[in-house]
Amino acid sequence: MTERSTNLQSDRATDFEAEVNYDGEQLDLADRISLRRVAGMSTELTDITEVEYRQLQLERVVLVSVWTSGSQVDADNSLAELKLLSETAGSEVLEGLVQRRDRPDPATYIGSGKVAELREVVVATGADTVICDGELAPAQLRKLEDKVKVKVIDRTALILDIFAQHAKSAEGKAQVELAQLQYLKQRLRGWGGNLSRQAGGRTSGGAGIGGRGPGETKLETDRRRINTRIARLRAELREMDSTRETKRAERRRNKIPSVALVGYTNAGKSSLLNRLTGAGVLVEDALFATLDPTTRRTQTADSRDFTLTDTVGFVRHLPHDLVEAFRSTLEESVLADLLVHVVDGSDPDPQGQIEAVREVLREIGADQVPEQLVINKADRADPATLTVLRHQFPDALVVSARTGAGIEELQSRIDERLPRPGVEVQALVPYERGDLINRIHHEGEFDKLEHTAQGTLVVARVHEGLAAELSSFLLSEGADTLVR
Ligand SMILES: Nc1nc2c(ncn2[C@@H]2O[C@H](COP(=O)(O)OP(=O)(O)OP(=O)(O)O)[C@@H](O)[C@H]2O)c(=O)[nH]1
Ligand SMILES: [Mg+2]
Repeated sequence: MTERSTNLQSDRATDFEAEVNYDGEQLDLADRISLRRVAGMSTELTDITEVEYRQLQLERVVLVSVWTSGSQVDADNSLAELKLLSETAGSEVLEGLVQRRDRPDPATYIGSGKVAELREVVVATGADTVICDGELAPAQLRKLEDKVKVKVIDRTALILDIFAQHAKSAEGKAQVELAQLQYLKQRLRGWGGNLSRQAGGRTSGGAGIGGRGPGETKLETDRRRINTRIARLRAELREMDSTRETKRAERRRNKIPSVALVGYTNAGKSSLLNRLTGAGVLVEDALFATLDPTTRRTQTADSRDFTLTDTVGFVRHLPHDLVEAFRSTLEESVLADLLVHVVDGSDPDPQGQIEAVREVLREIGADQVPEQLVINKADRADPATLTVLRHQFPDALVVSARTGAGIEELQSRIDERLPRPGVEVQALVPYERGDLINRIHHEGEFDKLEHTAQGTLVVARVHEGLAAELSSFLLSEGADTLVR
C-alpha cells in the first residue's frame, strides 16, 4: 500500500509473464466471479434463482484511485480511507495505485497505460479483486474487468457490502437490502451481461450484454422482480418507521429534549454516548460499527431529562442510495433539538470530515438543527492540529471520550444549548401530588422549591403540558411574595 506500483514493474515483470500464460485468455473469468443471492430474497422469492448478486469476496485486493483535484496529501488520505473501508469489509490490501488525471477515463476509469500497469500489479500480487475509489458506470466496471481479468468493484459497492455485513436490526437489514437492490437494478443489464448463464456469457460470442430475445426478457423479468421486492421493502420500512414515529411522538408529547450524536464514521460517537450515559454501546475501531440508532435517556447536571441518540456514521461520498434507504434512521437527527457533531481530531483531515458530514446533514435536511461541534480523541490528536481547529472553530469543544477530558464541559454545554421549558409557573403543590414535583424535576427547571405547611411551594419553568396539569395549584401573581 505504501509502495507505489511503479516500483513493482521491473522486478515483477517475469512473474507477470508466467502468470499471463498460466492465466490464458478469459476462459476462467466466469469462475472467478462468484455469485450470491441478494440477502433476504431466498425466503420470500425462492423462485428468483436468476437474480444473483456478485459476491464481494474481497480477500486480496488492489486499490485504484484517480486523483483529479486537491493535493497529494488529499489523494493519499483518500486512498488510506479506501484501505480502511476495504479492511473493514474483511479484505487484505496488497497494493494501492493513484493516477493523476483531469477526470476519470470514460471507458476504463483509469487511463489505458495505467490499466496495463494495474494488470501487472494484479498478477504480481495475486490479487483477486480491484477496488476503485469512486462510483463507476457499469460499462467502466465491465471494461476494466475485461482488461485486468479479475473482479472490479467500486467504492459504492464496497460501502454497501460493509453496511450489509454490519446491519443487525430488521430495519437496518431492510434498509441495506433496499440500497443494494437499487444499486443492483441500475447495473443489472451490465452485470447480467457479464454474469448471465443463460445468455452464454461473452465467451459464447452471443449478443452479449442484455442482448435481444430471451436474454432481454430475462433481464426484464429480473428487473420487475427486483422492483416488486423494492416495493415490499419500502412498505415494510414504512411500517417500522411508524413504530419509531410513535416513540418519537411520545417524547415530543413529554417535551423531552433530544440530542443526536452525528459525525464521520469512527469519530467516537458511540464512545461519547457511553461516556455521557454509561450505555454499553458497541465501540469498535471499525468503520460503520453502528448502523442502528440507539437512544438513551439521560440527565443534565440539574437532572433535566433529555435523550441522546447515537447515529450511523457518515463518510465522504456516502452512496446516495444508502442515504435514501437510511432516511428514516437519519431523521432522528433532523428531529433533534441539538446535534452534537463529533469529529476525530486525530484524523489527518478533520476539516474534510466536517465538510463531508455537513454535506450529508444538508442532504437529509438537518442543517437547520443547532450544531455543537466536538473535537474528540484529543488524547492522541496532534496539538498543532488542535490549535488550528480551535482557531477555525472557536465554539467547538475539545474532548477525549477515552480519558474523559472535556466531558464535563460538554455536559454543561449540552445543558446550556438544550431548549428551555417556556412557561414560568408559581404553584403550591399539595404533598399528595409528589408526582408533579417529581415531573418538574425531570421535565422542567426549578427556580425555587420550599416545603411549607400547605404543601410544596415552587417557582419553576415547565412545558405547556405540565403547566396545564399544574393549573389547579397555581398561585396568583400576588402570592409571589410568599416565595421571596
Ligand atoms: N484515543 C482515543 N480513541 C478513541 C476516542 N474515542 C473513541 N476512540 C476510539 O475510536 C474508535 C471508534 O470509536 P466509536 O465510538 O466506535 O466510533 P463511532 O463514531 O461510533 O464509529 P461508527 O459507529 O463506526 O461510525 C474506537 O476504537 C474507540 O476506542 C478518544 O477520545 N481517544
Ligand atoms: Mg458507533
